[in-house]
Amino acid sequence: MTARIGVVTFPGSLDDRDAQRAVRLAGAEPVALWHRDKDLHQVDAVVLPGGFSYGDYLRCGAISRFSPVMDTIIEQAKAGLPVLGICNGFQVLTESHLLPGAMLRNESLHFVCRDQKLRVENAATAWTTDYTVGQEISVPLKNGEGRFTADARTIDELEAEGRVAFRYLDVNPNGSINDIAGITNAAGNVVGLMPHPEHAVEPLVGTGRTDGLGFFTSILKQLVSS
Ligand SMILES: NC(=O)CC[C@H](N)C(=O)O
Repeated sequence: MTARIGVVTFPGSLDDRDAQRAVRLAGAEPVALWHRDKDLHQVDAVVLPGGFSYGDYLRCGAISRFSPVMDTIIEQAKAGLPVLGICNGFQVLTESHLLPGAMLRNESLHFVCRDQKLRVENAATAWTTDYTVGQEISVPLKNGEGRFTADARTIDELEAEGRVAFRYLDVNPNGSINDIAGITNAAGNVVGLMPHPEHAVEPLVGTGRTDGLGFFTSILKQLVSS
């Protein structure tokens, strides 16, 4: 049976279609989930896409976190549902407390848009098994509020438990603590990162690199084998 991966659309989501396309290219079936809908339509995993949900008012992701769909996602993620938050989706995950920490405005106070090199630090999460630890990948990055921060104890815990999943290489584009680009929860089913793997899945576009496809093939393998 084909794995079904839900992609949530909030008002202001921008990258939901690209996320659906990445899911399809990996070989899974994308399922559109609407923010007002509590029902997840029996999907096997969920992607929270990038964008500007609720116009980034208050803080990015702060309003989306209270969407009906998030009530169900929070409950099911705690029970093991794989969830990937990309950029604005990562912001929603920290606002939802499915992942620790918070996002501040970029240190430069400017919106940053670039191809970003990353180092894979954890290849054991539900979304990263098709990578290897130490692998260097390049995917687009585009955000204004991407500076990951947390209290010292949380950072120590993330580092000690190997829960920093991705780190910025060459350039730290936003001033994130310890060059953190993405993290995972302790169980490894919830992963969030600021750069956009769904924009690097086809050789015909962008830099021609497909370094982001591994997120979607990783989850597919995990779903098929479970
Ligand atoms: N690309 C995005 O998802 C943008 C995220 C968010 N709105 C920001 O600017 O930080």
